[in-house]
Amino acid sequence: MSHNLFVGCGNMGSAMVAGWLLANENPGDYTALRPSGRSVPGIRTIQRLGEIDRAPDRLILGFKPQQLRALAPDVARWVTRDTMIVSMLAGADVATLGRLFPGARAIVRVMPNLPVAVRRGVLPLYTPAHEDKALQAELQPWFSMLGFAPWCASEEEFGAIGFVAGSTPAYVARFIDAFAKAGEGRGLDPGLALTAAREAVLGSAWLGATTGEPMAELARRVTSPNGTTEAGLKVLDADLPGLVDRTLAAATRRSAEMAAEIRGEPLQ
Ligand SMILES: NC(=O)C1=CN([C@@H]2O[C@H](COP(=O)(O)OP(=O)(O)OC[C@H]3O[C@@H](n4cnc5c(N)ncnc54)[C@H](O)[C@@H]3O)[C@@H](O)[C@H]2O)C=CC1
Ligand SMILES: O=C(O)[C@@H]1CCC=N1
Repeated sequence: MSHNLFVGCGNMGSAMVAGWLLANENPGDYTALRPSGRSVPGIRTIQRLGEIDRAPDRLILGFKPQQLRALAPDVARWVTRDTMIVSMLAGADVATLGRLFPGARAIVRVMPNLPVAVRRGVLPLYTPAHEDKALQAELQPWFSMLGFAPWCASEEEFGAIGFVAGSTPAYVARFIDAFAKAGEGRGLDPGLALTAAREAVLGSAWLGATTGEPMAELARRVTSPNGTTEAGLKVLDADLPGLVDRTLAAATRRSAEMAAEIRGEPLQ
């Protein structure tokens, strides 16, 4: 069995651990390094790398991207030709990771989103070792336990899917809250408004995923000619596409800035 060591296991690392444990993975195959010592539910938690009891087969980088250059030398001492580096760090490209961990068996990037905790995540994958089908075959079932885990043909494609899905739980949470607040503004009990908005978003996404129909068709089936939805969509459609585009553009710009920071380049 592979030993999977998280170096840094906060919001995202513990969401992944929760998903794997939900999929009946063996807790003994997982270790989390957390300097705070706060335990990650269900698995062994250590405070220093020196406490590991066996070499990691997969070393999962789960700290903040800004810490990469400071932490890499210490982490690299545990990397052998058999160790795979799995990085979830936003903005840390494979060229930088390859320079910091030159002896690793492989470098794999993953950009998970929070619903991995309930095995409904989106987690694009990228490795420069495209031709290494054995590597991909080894990792695919492991990552697929957490949700939709497509291999990307290029790091650009990986970045783009990451921007669509990685932060989306935060965007959707805002969207649901906005509907709930609008309901409250119309006199609804806050709890009732939130549950109604959340279930409506969940049910709509579920329906779309079940039927596989285009989203435009799903919307058409809701929209009676000259009805209430049509009146609402006229307002939403005027702003939403531009708003989403500007949202992703801001995240993309920040990712490029973080990548430059990680490489040690001066900010533009
Ligand atoms: N939160 C999210 O939805 C997503 C996060 N990510 C990436 O995941 C990474 C972690 O993000 P979060 O979990 O949100 O942050 P977080 O702040 O919740 O977790 C970071 C973890 O790093 C640990 N840490 C701090 N100093 C350390 C050290 N010296 N050695 C080892 N571990 C140390 C902290 O104790 C903490 O557990 C980031 O690189 C981020 O880009 C990627 C996709 C989505
Ligand atoms: O905000 C961040 O930097 C991370 C990367 C994608 C989602 N959260």
